[in-house]
Amino acid sequence: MKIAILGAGNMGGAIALGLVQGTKVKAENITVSNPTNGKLDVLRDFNASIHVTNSNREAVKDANLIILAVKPWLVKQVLEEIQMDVKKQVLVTVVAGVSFADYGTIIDPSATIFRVIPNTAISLLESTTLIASYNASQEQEQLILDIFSEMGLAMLINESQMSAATSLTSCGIAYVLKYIHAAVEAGVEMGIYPKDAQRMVAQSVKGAAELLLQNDTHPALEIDKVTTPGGITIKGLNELEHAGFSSAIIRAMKASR
Ligand SMILES: NC(=O)C1=CN([C@@H]2O[C@H](COP(=O)(O)OP(=O)(O)OC[C@H]3O[C@@H](n4cnc5c(N)ncnc54)[C@H](O)[C@@H]3O)[C@@H](O)[C@H]2O)C=CC1
Ligand SMILES: O=C(O)[C@@H]1CCC=N1
Repeated sequence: MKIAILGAGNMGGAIALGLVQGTKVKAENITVSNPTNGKLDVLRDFNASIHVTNSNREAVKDANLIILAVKPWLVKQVLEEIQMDVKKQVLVTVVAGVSFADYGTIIDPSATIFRVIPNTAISLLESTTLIASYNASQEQEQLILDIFSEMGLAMLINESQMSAATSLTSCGIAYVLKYIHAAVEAGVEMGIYPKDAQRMVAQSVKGAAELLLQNDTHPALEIDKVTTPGGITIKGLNELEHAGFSSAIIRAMKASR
């Protein structure tokens, strides 16, 4: 199987790095295109077997899967440029907010298309990746699931849930980082060195996530275990709620869907 990745930015580059660390695709079967060389050089430095090019047409020439990782406003231009063969090639688009119906107005509507939304942790094989399919067989769905499952948690969902789920996972990683950033600043104000504070907070976030993922428990139950009546945690929790913490998170998630 040969894969072309069009766009070597935050997403395309991270997917390329994730793919070469997996077992499903050999690095020599991956071609990444980008108009400029800097980001391509980074990929080649990571694994010299990855093919790189400045030409999208060159990248897709023998590809079975075409991963489209350009900004939304470039989708039409790039798809018209590459003239994909929809009988032989499958489109895997990571572009957020462009629907299957939209693609049907640009390429042959009989094309097999996957909308795939990872998050930036894909470069560390720790992504949450959402996958929706269009005109795909079960084998094709399984193939895409297998490829992205090597790079974290991959979930097949209905396109109708894509926007909401993108907000939780792909935008959501930024909201978690925002919490970490704020907590580190609190630590620094209280006299902890930034690097130490960052390690403390990041590991606490990882621990919280693992409690939920490994024990299949509920956040409220885990919070209850931390919270001593009359103790210090409840003071902080109540301050969060006085400041509208839960409401702010809910509003952020809904704003970015
Ligand atoms: N950054 C993120 O966390 C996520 C981004 N996405 C989607 O991924 C897509 C790409 O976003 P980013 O990687 O963040 O953007 P980016 O700006 O980091 O990367 C886009 C890349 O495309 C290249 N490019 C520009 N014109 C091109 C062309 N004509 N042909 C080929 N490559 C071209 C740019 O040089 C750049 O390297 C967007 O559509 C976004 O909605 C989806 C999920 C998460
Ligand atoms: O902010 C954005 O539009 C992209 C899509 C999901 C994450 N980043």
